[in-house]
Amino acid sequence: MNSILSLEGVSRSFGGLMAVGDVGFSVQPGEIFGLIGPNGAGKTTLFNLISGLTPVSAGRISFLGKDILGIAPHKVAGMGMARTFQNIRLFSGMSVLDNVRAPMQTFARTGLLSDLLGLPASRAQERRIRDKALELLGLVGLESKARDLASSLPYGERRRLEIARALALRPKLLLLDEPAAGLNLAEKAELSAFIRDLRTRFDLTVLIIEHHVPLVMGLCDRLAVLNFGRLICQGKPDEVRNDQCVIDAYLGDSHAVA
Ligand SMILES: Nc1ncnc2c1ncn2[C@@H]1O[C@H](COP(=O)(O)OP(=O)(O)OP(=O)(O)O)[C@@H](O)[C@H]1O
Repeated sequence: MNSILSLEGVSRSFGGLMAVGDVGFSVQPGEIFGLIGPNGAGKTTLFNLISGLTPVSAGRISFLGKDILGIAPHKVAGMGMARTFQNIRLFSGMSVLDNVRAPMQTFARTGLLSDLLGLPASRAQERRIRDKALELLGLVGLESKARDLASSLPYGERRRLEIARALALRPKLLLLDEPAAGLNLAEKAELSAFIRDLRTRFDLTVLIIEHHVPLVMGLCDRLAVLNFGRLICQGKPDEVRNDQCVIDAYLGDSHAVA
């Protein structure tokens, strides 16, 4: 099977610090693939390299069989890669609905002139976008809050809104950077079921960074483990759980990866 995302020898240094060094792995279509590792291991840097926000120092990254190095992040997004951020990035001064609508409008193909004049084709498109945005909000349980300001949402709901906004781009690959951060245990379990449901519903592939090890072990088909920027192990959850390098990386605490 052709992989949807493939990394070969990917490295990135910041001055003298090697944040990511010679990392390679492939993600297959439909997989939920986890990226774990201790603090500062290079996980978010790797997401930034994959989504084009940070240029690589060396290596190759291909998405859907195309080399994406040097392609601007919005173009990579347009190819079908969407992401969320560790520090939630919403348009906080905009409504919940507009947060989901904005990326859809960006990708909608209407002539600027007909938009400005409010011509019928454009109005019909606006309606379709609004309906689709409301549908996505319904999916994440936020339809009743469509008119609220994004900044007024509690933390867990802001995380869900970020996911709805990412889905608005109709991605093939969804990158989730610590989506369970700040959630309680019940919310984490809910999120896990939600991500599985999203995969099926949208025919998605998911790459997820997560610190909560029980969540990733239960959720992911395969995992890659980073430590000091290096890939120290990859495989199915059971293989990773029993890998001595992984146990050592988590300070020798076998319970941390149990
Ligand atoms: N823009 C930057 N400039 C300099 N150093 C950076 C930059 N971005 C990341 N780093 C460094 O690269 C290393 C990897 O950081 P990164 O945020 O990718 O790790 P992480 O695994 O995502 O950590 P965490 O789990 O704490 O979020 C860290 O030592 C960090 O300080």
